[in-house]
Amino acid sequence: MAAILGCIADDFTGATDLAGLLGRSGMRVSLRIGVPSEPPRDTAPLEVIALKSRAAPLPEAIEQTRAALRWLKAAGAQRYFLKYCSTFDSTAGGNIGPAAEALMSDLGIEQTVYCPAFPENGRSVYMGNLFVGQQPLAESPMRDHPLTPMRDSNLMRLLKPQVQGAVGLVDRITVAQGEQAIRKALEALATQNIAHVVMDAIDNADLERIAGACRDMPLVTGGSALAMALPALYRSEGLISGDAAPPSAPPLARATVVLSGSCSDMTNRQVERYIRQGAPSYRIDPLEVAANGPDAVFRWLAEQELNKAPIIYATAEPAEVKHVQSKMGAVRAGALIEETLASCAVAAREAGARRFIVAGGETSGAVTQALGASQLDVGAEIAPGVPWTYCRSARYPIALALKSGNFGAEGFFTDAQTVLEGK
Ligand SMILES: Nc1ncnc2c1ncn2[C@@H]1O[C@H](COP(=O)(O)OP(=O)(O)O)[C@@H](O)[C@H]1O
Ligand SMILES: O=C(O)[C@@H](O)C(=O)COP(=O)(O)O
Repeated sequence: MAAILGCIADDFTGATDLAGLLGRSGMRVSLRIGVPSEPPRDTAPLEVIALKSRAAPLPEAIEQTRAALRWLKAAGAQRYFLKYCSTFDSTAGGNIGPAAEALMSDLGIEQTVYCPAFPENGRSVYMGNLFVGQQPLAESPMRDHPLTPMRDSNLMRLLKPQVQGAVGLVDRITVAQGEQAIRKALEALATQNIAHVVMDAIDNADLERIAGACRDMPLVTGGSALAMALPALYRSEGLISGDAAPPSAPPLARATVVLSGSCSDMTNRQVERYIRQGAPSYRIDPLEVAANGPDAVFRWLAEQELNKAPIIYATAEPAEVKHVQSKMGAVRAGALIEETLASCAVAAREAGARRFIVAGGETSGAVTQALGASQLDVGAEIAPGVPWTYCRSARYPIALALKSGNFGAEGFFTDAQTVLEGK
């Protein structure tokens, strides 16, 4: 079946989040890792391409985004969705606005919308300001993110320096009035040449109204919760029909490894809890690895019983991250840790691991690419926005849980194992 909705996600945890939420519709979702080198075949109505473009240098991010669009067009997609983080993560240069503008130019359109709200995970947008739970974004732990520290909560201010076109807002008062009011507001903004429109949303009903109003826009941008509302609209229009049986996990040995490169507040708590529960653990010290190489961690891993699901982590509190970054630079530290965890994943697979639980978007990108995955099936949801995924195309069948830094409960690493075992 030809693709209907073509989605481009700027990181891997974001892509599995999106694929999982789209999959709730019961329609078939296909998740590709990177832009496939082959022309489209065996396409699903809902296609997602996972990129590692969020923190990439701008020209590379744009190149990847455009290539993804070309592939999705060839797959038959009629509408497109650009997925970024529900906390609008972007570097100081910012890749979200330029990626959206590149897609708009390639699609020949003058306006798109931006809505990162993800109410189930506590992200809401009000008067253009993004909240994480009760805190404005810039007062939340996201202010200390190692690669994309978010120091402003206002989406219009964040977007403005990233784009050439003008930025506007459709606020909650209008959104609450329904689809027609939203459409009218967008038309009024279009007459003022407002190309980039931030949309307020505080709950899923708001997102459904926005999705309804924007259903004919060639390009919509936002978080996974906005995209979640689209399949039902396509079904009601007769663009998609039928249900897909949820893919089941391939038979997998129990051997598991947990790899954590996220330094988010929630991941810090999850790692601490997992270690307190008795999991075998190894802490990567980035300065030590920079000085002496990664052999010590590989030696430790080789001695582990993988049925005990050991954890290797670089996860650290903000003060420790700052200390490391002051010695070796944020980009170099991030890349070194991602490389080390990716090599650990490959070593663990060679030692028999078939289940990989990974915390962190950039980290997940590095690990998934190193494992050679090219397409993932989306399986059971462990927590909102975090499904298990199954890779049948790698050298061995494996299961991967790619956890966004901020998602999941404190017991996530054991929750993931319980869900996979169907307990
Ligand atoms: N101790 C540390 N010091 C400096 N950087 C770190 C440390 N631990 C992890 N990192 C880097 O921080 C970044 C975290 O990003 P990511 O994996 O996307 O996590 P999240 O999902 O929380 O955003 C990665 O590039 C990772 O390599
Ligand atoms: O929208 C979200 O919050 C997630 O899907 C996401 O993008 C995850 O990014 P990381 O927190 O960097 O893993």
